[in-house]
Amino acid sequence: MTVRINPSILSADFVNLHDDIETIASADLVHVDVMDNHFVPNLTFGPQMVGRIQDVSPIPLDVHLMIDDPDRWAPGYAELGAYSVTFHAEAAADAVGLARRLRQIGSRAGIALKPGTPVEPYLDLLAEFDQVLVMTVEPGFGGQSFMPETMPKLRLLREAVVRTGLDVWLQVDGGITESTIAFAAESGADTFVAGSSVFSSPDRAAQIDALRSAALAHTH
Ligand SMILES: O=C(CO)[C@@H](O)[C@H](O)COP(=O)(O)O
Ligand SMILES: [Fe+2]
Repeated sequence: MTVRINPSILSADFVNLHDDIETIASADLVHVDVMDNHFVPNLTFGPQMVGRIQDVSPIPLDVHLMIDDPDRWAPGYAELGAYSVTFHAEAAADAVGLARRLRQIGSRAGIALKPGTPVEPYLDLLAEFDQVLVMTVEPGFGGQSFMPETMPKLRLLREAVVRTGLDVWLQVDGGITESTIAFAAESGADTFVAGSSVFSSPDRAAQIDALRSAALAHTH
């Protein structure tokens, strides 16, 4: 199975973002957390900043929208050229319609679930999405602890992906370290977002390698 490591620039130095993005060039995608201070109690940046990141990044963008009204705003991120655009199930009025628009524009479409959001309603809709993001912390901040109680959702998703043969990436985000990544990989994740564990490391390329090896050792 292919494993992807997506460092989250929420833990990067926003004043030296370009340099920090260069330090993670060996990763698969750069994870870009957009927060609006309404859907989550934190604020990051919007399309203007994401457009500049898109201009300079050596690797494709994995945009995670923690915003209200993604039906209105998410297509704009796809139009900027983001490789994937993931919106929250709890915020979308028409998740399937929005995913179809994102794909039509040319991005991969992702749906994200907060820790308390059940996965069952989405299991029969997997064909509509390119990735499902299982949040392993409450969205809003980096540096929180991984919530193992979210793992049953991944197991159900992996079973559904195997059963249907669909190429849907299963992503985890929050508290991913060299130890928690093993549990997430065993539970069925193949795409791992890591913020503080990458950016707090003095050697980010080595940390990306270490995460990748730990995940590979625990994938089925
Ligand atoms: O979406 C989010 C937080 O809401 C994440 O992408 C964080 O940036 C992950 O940070 P760590 O938990 O890995 O420090
Ligand atoms: Fe994120």
